[in-house]
Amino acid sequence: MQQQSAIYGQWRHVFKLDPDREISDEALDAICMSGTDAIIVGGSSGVHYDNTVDLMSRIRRYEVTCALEVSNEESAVPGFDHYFIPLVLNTGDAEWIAGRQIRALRKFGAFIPWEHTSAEGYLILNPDSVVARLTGAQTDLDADGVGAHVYMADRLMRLPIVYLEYSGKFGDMELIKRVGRMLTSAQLFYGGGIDTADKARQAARIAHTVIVGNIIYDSLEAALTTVQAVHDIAIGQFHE
Ligand SMILES: CC(C)=CCC/C(C)=C/CC/C(C)=C/CC/C(C)=C/CC/C(C)=C/CC/C(C)=C/CC/C(C)=C/COP(=O)(O)OP(=O)(O)O
Ligand SMILES: O=P(O)(O)OC[C@@H](O)CO
Ligand SMILES: [Mg+2]
Repeated sequence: MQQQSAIYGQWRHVFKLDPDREISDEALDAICMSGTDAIIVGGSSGVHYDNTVDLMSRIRRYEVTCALEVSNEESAVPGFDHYFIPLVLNTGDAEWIAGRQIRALRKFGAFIPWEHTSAEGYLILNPDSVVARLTGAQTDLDADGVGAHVYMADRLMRLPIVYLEYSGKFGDMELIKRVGRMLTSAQLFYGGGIDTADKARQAARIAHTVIVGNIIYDSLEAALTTVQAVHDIAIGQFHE
């Protein structure tokens, strides 16, 4: 696996903030000053232009890098450092693979800052998550099924990012390790259920980039411990 030269290429720890959830100025200050490598703004529901602009402008008071993971047309807000466009690979519903994205490209194509925009090949693996239900994700994949999706993303489609998404649940680290070893060029993002420094360390040993979301809203203190935990693990420990 190789690191990319894109802005996100060296990101080890990322906080994901949801425009549809409230966060106090104090908590946002702690997140932005935490030493995280970046903040991704995104969520699977209730995200629209106004709450996205509002959150972006609050984050922009700080120097931290801030990207938008665009989950619908309405929330395509200019002014972010980078844009991520999710493609859900493990759904039978083409709407979430390319349907909605194509419609958005018809509308925004000419205005997209392409050098600052990247596709993410999502594999959604927690059947109980909002995003799994929303997209009709086929989460009951065995290791070979996951592997086939990873070949599709990394080898056939040559997507720059493979995102293993367990939103709300800590994932199967053995499976993720196996995915990490399969990748030839994509960067591995892992997100889901990280609510302690120990889980953050486990994920950091096998993913390039570790994404921490919900715990920010449940225990800010626990969320903040994940930053150092991830940064303590060198990326080179990957192949162990
Ligand atoms: C000048 C200007 C306007 C700049 C912007 C230009 C730009 C980059 C435009 C975007 C163009 C474009 C192609 C947009 C695509 C829009 C689109 C419809 C994408 C579809 C994305 C998609 C597949 C969404 C499904 C849901 C999903 C995968 C969301 C990703 C985020 C995620 C998984 C969040 C987790 O959800 P959460 O809410 O945290 O869930 P829990 O409840 O479990 O916590
Ligand atoms: O919210 P959690 O479970 O930390 O997951 C992070 C992120 O992968 C969600 O898209
Ligand atoms: Mg969430």
